[in-house]
Amino acid sequence: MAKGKSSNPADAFRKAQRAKELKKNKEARKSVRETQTIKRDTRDLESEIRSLKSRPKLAAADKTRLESLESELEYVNKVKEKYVAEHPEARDRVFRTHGDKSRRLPGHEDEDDEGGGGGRGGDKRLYDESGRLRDPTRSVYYDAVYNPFGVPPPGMPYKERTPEPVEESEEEDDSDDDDDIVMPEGPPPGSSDEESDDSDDIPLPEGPPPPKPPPIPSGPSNAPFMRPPLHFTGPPGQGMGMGQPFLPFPPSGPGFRPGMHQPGMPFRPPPQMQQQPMGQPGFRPRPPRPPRQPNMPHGKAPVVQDPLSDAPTQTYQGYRIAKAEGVAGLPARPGGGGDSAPVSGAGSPSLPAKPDSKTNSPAPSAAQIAAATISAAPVLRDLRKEATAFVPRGVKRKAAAAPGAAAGVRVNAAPGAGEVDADGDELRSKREDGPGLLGVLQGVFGEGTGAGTGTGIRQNTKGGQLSAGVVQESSRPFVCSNLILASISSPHFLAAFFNMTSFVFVTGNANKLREVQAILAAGDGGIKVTSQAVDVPEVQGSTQEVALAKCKAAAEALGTACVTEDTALCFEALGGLPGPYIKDFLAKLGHEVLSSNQSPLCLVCTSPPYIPVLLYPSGPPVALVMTRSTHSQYMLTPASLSSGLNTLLTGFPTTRATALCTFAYSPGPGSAVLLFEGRTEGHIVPARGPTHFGWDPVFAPEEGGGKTYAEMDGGEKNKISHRYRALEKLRVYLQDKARKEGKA
Ligand SMILES: O=P(O)(O)OP(=O)(O)OP(=O)(O)OC[C@H]1O[C@@H](n2cnc3c(O)ncnc32)[C@H](O)[C@@H]1O
Ligand SMILES: [Mg+2]
Repeated sequence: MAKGKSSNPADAFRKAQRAKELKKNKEARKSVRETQTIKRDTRDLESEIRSLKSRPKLAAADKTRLESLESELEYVNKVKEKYVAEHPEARDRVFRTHGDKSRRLPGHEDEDDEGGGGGRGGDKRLYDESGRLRDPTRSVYYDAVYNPFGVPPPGMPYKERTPEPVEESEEEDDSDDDDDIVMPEGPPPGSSDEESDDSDDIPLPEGPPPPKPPPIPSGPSNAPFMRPPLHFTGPPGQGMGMGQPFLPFPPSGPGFRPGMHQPGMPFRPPPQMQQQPMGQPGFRPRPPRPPRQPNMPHGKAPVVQDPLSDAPTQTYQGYRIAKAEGVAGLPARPGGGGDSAPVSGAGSPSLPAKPDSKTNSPAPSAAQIAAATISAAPVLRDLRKEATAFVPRGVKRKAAAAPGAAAGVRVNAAPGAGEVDADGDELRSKREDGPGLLGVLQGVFGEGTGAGTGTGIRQNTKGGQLSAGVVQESSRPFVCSNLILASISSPHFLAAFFNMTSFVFVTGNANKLREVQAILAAGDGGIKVTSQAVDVPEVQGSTQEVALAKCKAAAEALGTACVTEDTALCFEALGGLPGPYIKDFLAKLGHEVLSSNQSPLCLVCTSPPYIPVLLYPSGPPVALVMTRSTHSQYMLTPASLSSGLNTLLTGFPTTRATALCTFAYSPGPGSAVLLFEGRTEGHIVPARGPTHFGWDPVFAPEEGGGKTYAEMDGGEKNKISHRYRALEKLRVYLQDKARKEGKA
């Protein structure tokens, strides 16, 4: 194996191919260089040489410059001579400078011109020595718009500008050291040897033949409309080379229409261009709008608006409105009636429907459509009405026929949890647990015989509320008529009343009393409590204001020291409300609850409005309504719950609430009242557990492990309750006070 030769035949083949390619590229570049040299106008070169030579003395730099110019001219002439020897007919065009007069064909000697003044008179400004139009861009007077033919002004000699040395610079840097750069293949213009070498080329798919150059126009009669040749594009005799007069392509652009230019015919500018006053100052020719494509179906706008189009940009909405009005210039609606008839939105989903032709009302104008405002007013829903509206008629009739039932159907989500009176309010008295205040007081004082007639306590049946009262020794009624009066003649009571470790608890709430007693009994203070019901007006205001006013009034009413208590339930989402007014809220709203030990049957109506109904084994049906549990969630809720205390917070972001207990202690009438507060934080939840004490079923304290107050037994609640916390403060205070007074 020879040294340096690759053993791999594929490598060897690739190398050979590359060498061939390099050679071909080198030849191609050489050919291009020669072509450019042949095209080169040496007049400037010669004039510079002449001017340098005419100087009496030359500087060193000028000498060097003169030498380089002469050698350059010699090289150019050599290349030209060589070419002319092969193509004698091209002599005139190759040597077209006055300096080359000697090399011109006979008969052309007198056509030399320097400024276009002589020879052919005025025409010499436009035509060169061979009779063809000059390159107007060479004229110093040339202007693409105002003077496209480079004609000198009257009385001025024709002058050409110095050509730009573009080609020279390109040639200079085209040295042989870039042989390694693989040039894209392609025959140089007019290189004939390429055709013979095509066996090495990668076969390419056949394409259309290059366009043939159009024939030479006959005579200069068409010259004013011809664009004169700017450059030769190849060696003479090859395609569009020097041997063939160059006929320029018609100008491409928006004004040109394919088919306007006939092969063989000189290009004529479109009529608009011909009519334009070219010399008018300030005039700028504007490219005409492109004509409609013949194959584009009539009435169809292009899908994408041409970004170069001078048509104003149009929005889709604008297009639709214009279309509705049948604006001229926009494509007509296919199949539409008249051109200018407004098009209704019958076929368009986003436009208003076409008005009935019978009504003769005019179709809305585009402006009306654009200005139309679509608004949606909020709809207030009567959930109770909705919930009861669908109740099957049979059920309604049955409920109406039931003895003692209300005329209308009442929806109770807690059937069986308690009796409901004629107004639909639950009779809570039936569900009182334990002995209650009545039992406690009766245990202490014995059962009374009647209001205002003696000692003892009995239950007031009005509203099921337990009340107790105090009657003085004189048996004069102390408070209003709805209270059951109790005698204070009992020695136990009197003993307790004057014992400082006991206090009179003024309340009408048996549950409160029971809890207070239980809490105090569990403590080690041995504080005894007795209760009194005093009907005092409860003022409006903060919990403190309410508590202070109530205790003050009670003390004045009793004429002695006393303790009152107020409970508030404050919803965080409602800024603390209902707060001290919770009693009224609870009375009005309730907190009806589904009984957890009953399995309802859920029915859904098969006809609108498809409201599901829960049927309990006992009790009336309960409708489920859609309620919003948070800002974004909806849930099915028993209809009656929608008016419960716990549903007040439906739709609010938080269910946090505080149970606040305020004990107020008054040492006696006219004395300052002291407040003792206790709080328990928790959440308002759907009611769970027994419903015997206020809002216990809907309040789940945070420390309750998820249970509601109602679900806890008494001991559990009293360890964490708001009441316990407030009472502890009161107890500590009273015991301290007793100690101090005992010491004193
Ligand atoms: O005679 P008073 O002591 O005023 O008793 P009241 O029942 O009117 O009591 P409030 O004025 O303090 O009203 C508070 C409401 O809150 C209820 N309530 C009080 N403490 C409660 C607790 O611990 N758990 C549940 N509900 C309670 C009570 O039934 C009332 O409806
Ligand atoms: Mg009260």
